[in-house]
Amino acid sequence: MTTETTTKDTAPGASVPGERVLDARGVTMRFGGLTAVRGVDLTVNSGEIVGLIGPNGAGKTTFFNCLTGLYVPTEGEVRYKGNVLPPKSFKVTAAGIARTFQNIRLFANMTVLENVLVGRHTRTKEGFWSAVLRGPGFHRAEAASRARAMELLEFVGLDSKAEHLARNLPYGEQRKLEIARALASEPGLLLLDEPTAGMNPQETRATEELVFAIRDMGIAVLVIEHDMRFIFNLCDRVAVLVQGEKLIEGDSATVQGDERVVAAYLGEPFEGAPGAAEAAEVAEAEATAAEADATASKADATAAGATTADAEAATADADADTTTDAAPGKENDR
Ligand SMILES: Nc1ncnc2c1ncn2[C@@H]1O[C@H](COP(=O)(O)OP(=O)(O)OP(=O)(O)O)[C@@H](O)[C@H]1O
Repeated sequence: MTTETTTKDTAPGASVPGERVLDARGVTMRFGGLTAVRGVDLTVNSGEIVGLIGPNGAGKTTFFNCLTGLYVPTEGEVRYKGNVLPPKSFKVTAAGIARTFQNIRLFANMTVLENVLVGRHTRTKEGFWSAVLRGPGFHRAEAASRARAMELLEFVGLDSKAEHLARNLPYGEQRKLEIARALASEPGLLLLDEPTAGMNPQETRATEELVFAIRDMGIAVLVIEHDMRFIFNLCDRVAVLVQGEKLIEGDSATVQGDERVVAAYLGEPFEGAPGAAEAAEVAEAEATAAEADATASKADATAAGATTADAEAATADADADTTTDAAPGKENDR
């Protein structure tokens, strides 16, 4: 295991200020006929907190999965600190990208401390025999690792619960533990997938402070979140995904003030919206079909009208005939 110790001021994975940490270009992910992410470019620099927002199903988590090696993008390239990322999640973690998940993924029956120690395995340098023989090197490394894990638990405010089982933590603390575990891999970039989901306003506010503190340690952050207040308070830049495409990217004020973003969230069509060309084609085809239907119905109605008129004329003729025929009868009656 690594024996490096750190202060809480600078994380071991910290990057040079302003360094381009993440560079995703033209990332496309298709599932059969469905294009979940289409040609997305996104960069994150050291010292930045970048937000990724978009309506449900916009492709945000799929994009995260492409960044972390869970999915191999159908097209495009993802670089971390200039190097193309290997398409395996443990290698991506080892390279320096850590993440949390939308649905909490902790080891429920392990203690809080053990969960963080698991997060340190990518930084473990001790081999199999060292672990089996448990020599002095192993014990030193293990002690250093536990010390670092406790430091991270203190950082997120869970040090007093180190020996609790993860499953006994309240929901908000489980989310914090996930963050501590992600930090245990000493990342340079942390990806947070809906870190405040299910939290009350106080917990959300505390998470905001925590993310600022992580950024201040030199770790860049990319965060997906539906809580707009959280995002716009927190982020230096925000990118908006709509139907798998990046609609706009900018600072909070720019994104908040863009009426296309509001329209996308409300599900209203707007000019140039991702998928709008296809939607317009469908609408046009539907309109043409509806028009053709209407014309056909009119023709039917006209034909039906003619038939009725014919029938009426025939009835009138028949009546006339009956009258004519009856006349003799009347005569006969007389
Ligand atoms: N493994 C998969 N196989 C097939 N389709 C998928 C898969 N993963 C995601 N999708 C589809 O891709 C689209 C984008 O989904 P994704 O979960 O990335 O959206 P999201 O923006 O994260 O949504 P939410 O905000 O609801 O979490 C959706 O239509 C989804 O059904």
